[in-house]
Amino acid sequence: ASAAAHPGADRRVTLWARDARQAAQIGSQRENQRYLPGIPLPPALGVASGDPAALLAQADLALLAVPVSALRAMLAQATGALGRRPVPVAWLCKGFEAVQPGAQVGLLPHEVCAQAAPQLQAGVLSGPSFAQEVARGQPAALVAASRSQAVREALVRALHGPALRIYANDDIVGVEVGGAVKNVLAIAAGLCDGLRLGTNARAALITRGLAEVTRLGLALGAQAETFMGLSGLGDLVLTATGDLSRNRRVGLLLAEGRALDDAVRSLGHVAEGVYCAHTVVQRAAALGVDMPIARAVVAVLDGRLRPAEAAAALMGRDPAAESH
Ligand SMILES: NC(=O)c1ccc[n+]([C@@H]2O[C@H](COP(=O)([O-])OP(=O)(O)OC[C@H]3O[C@@H](n4cnc5c(N)ncnc54)[C@H](O)[C@@H]3O)[C@@H](O)[C@H]2O)c1
Ligand SMILES: O=P(O)(O)OC[C@H](O)CO
Repeated sequence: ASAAAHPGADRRVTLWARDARQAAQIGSQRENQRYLPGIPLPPALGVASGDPAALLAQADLALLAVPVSALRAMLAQATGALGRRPVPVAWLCKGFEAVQPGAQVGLLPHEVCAQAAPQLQAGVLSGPSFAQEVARGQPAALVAASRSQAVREALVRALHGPALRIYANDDIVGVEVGGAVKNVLAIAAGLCDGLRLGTNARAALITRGLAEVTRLGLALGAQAETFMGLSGLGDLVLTATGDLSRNRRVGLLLAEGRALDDAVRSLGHVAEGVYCAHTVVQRAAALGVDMPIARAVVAVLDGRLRPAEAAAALMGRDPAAESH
């Protein structure tokens, strides 16, 4: 997680890490060897560890760069430290939280925030963005989504620059559904390419996957055009085709016959699609939304179908109208 202060020439940015040893190593070597090897950190970037309360208490903007599983705890920490100060907070995670004790379904990050930290001024930064490319300063375009105009504007002001275009969007539901479901569809694309089903098949998967994510998003209250944007089509194309995607790599490894545990362990990084695929299917079913590709991914993750059987089952369905 990181906290940024004062946009403009005198902007100070501090990277906070929970692991003190790793923070010390990053600070002294000026490189995050585990996650972003070979990329020097900007000289002015501060690195901190320990209790983030003091850091947050001085921040003008906080970015929470943790997996969905850690978001609830980070939001609680941020709320405690910020108190009533109206400091914009944005998370970078994409997925659904695992079902919490006593709950029926897993939640999107903004739903977690509404439960755990309703007083925060919050939003999400999403869209097609492999961290390695962003860290190298290669061009990217992202979306800052929040119901709060102040949060959208704070994110654009702090992050928009020569290598990063930040588009504002008030449809946080659509942006988060796009970011979560593309992870599941990227696993499907990895399976498809690992099975060498061809580029026609991959194009079909992306297009029909986009139809699935749009149906779920509309049922959850999103706007259709969001799915034609950066967090919909944009992130889906990136993760379904780009080999830097951890989710896509899970699919490729499963298609090779590797066990799921083994595939996940070998990544060394979180692949959110593995953790949210069941929730995607469960929430879709509860809303009467048909998501055959996501269901096929769940069947493979659960070991109920082998990858080739899942592909055959998808192709073997009855004909359907292209839009419904
Ligand atoms: N890596 C990317 O290219 C990328 C791009 C956009 C969005 N995302 C999203 O960002 C989220 C994180 O992805 P990642 O690539 O950083 O994952 P990662 O597995 O590479 O790293 C996760 C980091 O979060 C830290 N962490 C885990 N639990 C924590 C906690 N409770 N408190 C503080 N820190 C904690 C870990 O120590 C690690 O440093 C995911 O939801 C992912 O979908 C990733
Ligand atoms: O590596 P993945 O599959 O988690 O994808 C990373 C980012 O979400 C791409 O935008």
